[in-house]
Amino acid sequence: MKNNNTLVIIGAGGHGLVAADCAENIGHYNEIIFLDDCLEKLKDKNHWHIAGPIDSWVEYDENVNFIVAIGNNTIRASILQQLSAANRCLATLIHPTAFISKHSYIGPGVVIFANAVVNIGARIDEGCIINTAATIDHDCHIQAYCHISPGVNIAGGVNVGKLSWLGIGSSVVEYITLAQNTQSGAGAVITKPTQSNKLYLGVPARPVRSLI
Ligand SMILES: CC(=O)SCCNC(=O)CCNC(=O)[C@H](O)C(C)(C)COP(=O)(O)OP(=O)(O)OC[C@H]1O[C@@H](n2cnc3c(N)ncnc32)[C@H](O)[C@@H]1OP(=O)(O)O
Repeated sequence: MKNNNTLVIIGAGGHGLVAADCAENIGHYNEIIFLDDCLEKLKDKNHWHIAGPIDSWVEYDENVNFIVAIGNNTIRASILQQLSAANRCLATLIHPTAFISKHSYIGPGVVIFANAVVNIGARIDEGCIINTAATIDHDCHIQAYCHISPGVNIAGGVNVGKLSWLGIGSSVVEYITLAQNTQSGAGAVITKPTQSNKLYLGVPARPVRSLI
């Protein structure tokens, strides 16, 4: 029977597996189901299975909890918006080793993985990924559908525009605004406000190409 201890994870790639592992560590869910268009993906891999393609989410009612575990921000946003419009329940996964200030806000559909930190006054909007050991310092605002990759450090008071992807190990100095769909490459250090839809690389980070 599907109930509010059932977690449906859309996307069975590496990110989906980390999300499932996180959910197991949280301990609240007694059933974890994957949906993915590649039905063979988890074959011989572990104890989870894929119950159907992505669009079979319509068969699961308002009593189950959904996580969209797709790294692509635009695709994740689109599916989350469909789920919300259909009144489905978006789960929030926070690994037990993450530190989350009780004076922060974590939106629906957010995942926060092991050893991440979200400090006082921070706001993480719907559908963001705060990946392993990323730190979001005081008073930051991470707008909807961002991916903050493993090991990213964001100093205090930074505003990250929606759909942004900060690459592994990159960092952002305090009190600047990153425009919508900012992307930083691995190891970049962002020291100035960014323009929307641009990829930034290097130390200090410079815009290298447009993303649209
Ligand atoms: C749990 C998880 O796994 S979450 C996923 C985390 N993954 C990440 O954060 C990945 C971040 N991705 C990157 O940094 C990528 O290198 C990108 C997106 C910046 C560029 O990728 P591509 O467009 O495929 O570029 P490509 O690899 O062809 O490199 C193009 C040039 O940029 C350089 N370059 C690539 N990445 C970087 C970087 N982070 N910093 C500086 N230069 C870089 C390359 O050396 C190459 O230079 P060259 O032309 O002089 O040889």
